[in-house]
Amino acid sequence: MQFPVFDLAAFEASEGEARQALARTLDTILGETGFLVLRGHGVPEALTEAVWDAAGAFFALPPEVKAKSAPPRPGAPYGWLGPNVEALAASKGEDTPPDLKESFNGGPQAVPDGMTDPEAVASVYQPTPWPDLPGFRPAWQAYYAAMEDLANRVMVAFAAALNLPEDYFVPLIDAPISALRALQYPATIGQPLDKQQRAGAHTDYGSLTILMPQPHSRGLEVMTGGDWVEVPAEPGAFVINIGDLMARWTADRWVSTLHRVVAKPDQPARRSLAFFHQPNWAAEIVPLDGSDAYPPVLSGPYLMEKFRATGR
Ligand SMILES: O=C(O)CCC(=O)C(=O)O
Ligand SMILES: [Fe+2]
Repeated sequence: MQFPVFDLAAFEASEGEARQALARTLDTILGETGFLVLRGHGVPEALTEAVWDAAGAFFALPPEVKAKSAPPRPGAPYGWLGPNVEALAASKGEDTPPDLKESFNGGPQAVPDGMTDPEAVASVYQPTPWPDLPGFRPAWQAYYAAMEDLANRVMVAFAAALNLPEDYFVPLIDAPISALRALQYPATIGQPLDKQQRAGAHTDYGSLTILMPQPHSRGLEVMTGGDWVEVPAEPGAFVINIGDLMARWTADRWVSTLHRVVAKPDQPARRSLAFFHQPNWAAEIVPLDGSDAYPPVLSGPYLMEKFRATGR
């Protein structure tokens, strides 16, 4: 299969019929594959390179140093998660050995004025435990801000693809509770355990994921048309996919596609940056087609329920 590609700059520059045609293409891709390679995103390469290098420097630190930025209590959402702690397949009820990875996770950069919901304050609005590594925090925050911006632009294209007013999502995503995750998959030495992957098969939870896989790296696969299909890691492009919340929001017009990062014997290390976009804590998610396919849920509590289900 030819992996789907969407050029955001071309969409943004288009008008009239041409714009409608590109919106229809996007609708078809998200209905069939739920994943695409995003070109024309305009994110400066220097921002990506800076956070990429910062993440590399962090993961190269000794574990006892990284542990200083571990989540301050079990279940706290941000900070360093070391090897052997997460098995994403558990979110699909599969019992597997832990994923062969470690990660650093960061949340929203500020708490919105008037945000007092105790569940939100105790979870998504917890501070990020920054590592004591020069340059890490500014590089991370600049990239995080660029991802928020890009997500807003992608959501405009999503609105067009759903035949909604193009600014439809704006009030629902103006205080998003997104998370950025740097992932480090160490080189595999010898054979992984039975059913062990770098990231076990799962679907993402939120509205939209913006992934920067290591250029030319292998192993990210999506389940589409009954087969595992490899996602190309094209230098300078992002991979985007929708998550369970967006599938629900569209009453399953779009698919939240199962994906994994496979572990094979004797692979080189691999790194990626995954930005999980999530609407405002209190955004009400009601089927956009006016149907009653799903009862309304709130974005934040919905995400917390997903975390609880996997014991995070
Ligand atoms: O590292 C990757 O390429 C994908 C990781 C992923 O799917 C996830 O963490 O949700
Ligand atoms: Fe994922």
